[in-house]
Amino acid sequence: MAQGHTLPLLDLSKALASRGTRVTIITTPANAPFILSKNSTHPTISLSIIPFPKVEELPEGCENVNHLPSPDLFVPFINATKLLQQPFEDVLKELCDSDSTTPICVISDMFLPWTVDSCCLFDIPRIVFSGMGVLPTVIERNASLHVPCISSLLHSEPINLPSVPFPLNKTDFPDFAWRGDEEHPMLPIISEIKQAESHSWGYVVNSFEELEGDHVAAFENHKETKAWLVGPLLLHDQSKQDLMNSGSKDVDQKQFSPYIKWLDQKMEGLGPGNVIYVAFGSQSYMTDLQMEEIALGLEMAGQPFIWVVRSRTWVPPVGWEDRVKERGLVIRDWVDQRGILEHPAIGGFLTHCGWNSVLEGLSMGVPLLAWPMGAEQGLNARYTAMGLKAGLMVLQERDAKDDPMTVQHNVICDSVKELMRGDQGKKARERAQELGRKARQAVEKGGSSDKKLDELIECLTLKTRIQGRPADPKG
Ligand SMILES: O=c1ccn([C@@H]2O[C@H](COP(=O)(O)OP(=O)(O)O[C@H]3O[C@H](CO)[C@@H](O)[C@H](O)[C@H]3O)[C@@H](O)[C@H]2O)c(=O)[nH]1
Repeated sequence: MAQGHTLPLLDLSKALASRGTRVTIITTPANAPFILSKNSTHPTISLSIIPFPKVEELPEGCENVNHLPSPDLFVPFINATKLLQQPFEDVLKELCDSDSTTPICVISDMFLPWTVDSCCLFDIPRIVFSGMGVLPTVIERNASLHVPCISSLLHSEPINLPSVPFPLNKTDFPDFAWRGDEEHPMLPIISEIKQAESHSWGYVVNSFEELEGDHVAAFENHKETKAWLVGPLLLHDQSKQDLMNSGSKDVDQKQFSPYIKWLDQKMEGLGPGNVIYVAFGSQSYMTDLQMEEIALGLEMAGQPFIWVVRSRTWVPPVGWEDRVKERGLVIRDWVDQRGILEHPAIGGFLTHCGWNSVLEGLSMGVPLLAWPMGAEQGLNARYTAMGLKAGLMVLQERDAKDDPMTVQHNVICDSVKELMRGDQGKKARERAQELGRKARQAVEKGGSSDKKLDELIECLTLKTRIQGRPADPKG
């Protein structure tokens, strides 16, 4: 129940449905409209809506991480989702009661570890989806094996891990992993997630063999289960093509959305690759001071930009909007990020490096300016910039407590200029374009991810027919 997890799972649903598999998406009332809006063309995908529990800590109607007024409510939110277990099992029972709808598997987000018990109850294999890449997952594991006391390291001390071809800092890891706070409220949740994973049948990963195939063995070893690399999931989406063919209004709306029109104009006036897209996913929180520095940095860089602003409190400095109006577009709404990234006017992406944003940027051949803000984004950022060499990093200093300090406008300006106009940016762009070509090949007919998805369905269905239920892929 977070857009960064829902979107790739919807892509996966569509990819499964286009192969003739029936998909039931189980969700809650406030999440249903978004899912329906993204899923109008697949008759074999249905929605089953179960009520979200009422809990004191959460505001009324808050059923998605993106609705949380503060990151402090993340743990109460995750705990509230545990109360979905009974209605979830009622849906499974209903599906199992009819021979024609008995599920061949449950694909569950990792943040719903209790689904492993429900799957056990109905003897259905559970497949986990975490939304993360292969190498960032392996790095997290390796760090706990090879660096037992990560919290005692200095922020500046490099961490070199076996089979990771670039050095890391402790602050690249999620903060519950390096703060050394044994009371951190995320720790029990992480422990439940890990336990549930080790009892699951398999893992679907939004990545592809050509990008991360070398790390799959380590991933499987760590997760004690088989991994199926079936991404980039966004590229499987045939519905856009279907819409084009059907002449649907959705396509017209996309073509005429104001920001696409704006990009068309920039393309006409300046040619391709001149606009930087600035967006930090669906969950990042930023201070108003930091917003101001970004505004000034973008102005100073002199590069055309589209900036998606999630803050409800930030107002631009007086006169700023007037000064940038010819070359900057600020959007305070949900955008079609993929539509923006695939527009030829876009030449760079200033991103927090959520794994979806990384994959979306690379799939479209757009180099990244990496500015991680939490979770595993520090690992994704270093991996993209130093491992894949398809991006650059924004230099962020830390204070005495290792908390991130406000990044100043001159740093933002210099980073944007280097990505868009410098030699390093040029190399990163070439590399992103090469990875984009490989990504598209992976999902084409006969590509590595296309074959993996077929294999996954075949494995689940054939074994179900022969043995009554899927065989253990570990066996
Ligand atoms: O206006 C918007 C804002 C976002 N998006 C989409 O929303 C998704 C955001 O996902 P991501 O870039 O991964 O960022 P988060 O929402 O922050 O994702 C969470 O989930 C990811 C996958 O597990 C993790 O890698 C991140 O660290 C975690 O914060 C992407 O598909 C974007 O295209 C839009 O389409 N329009």
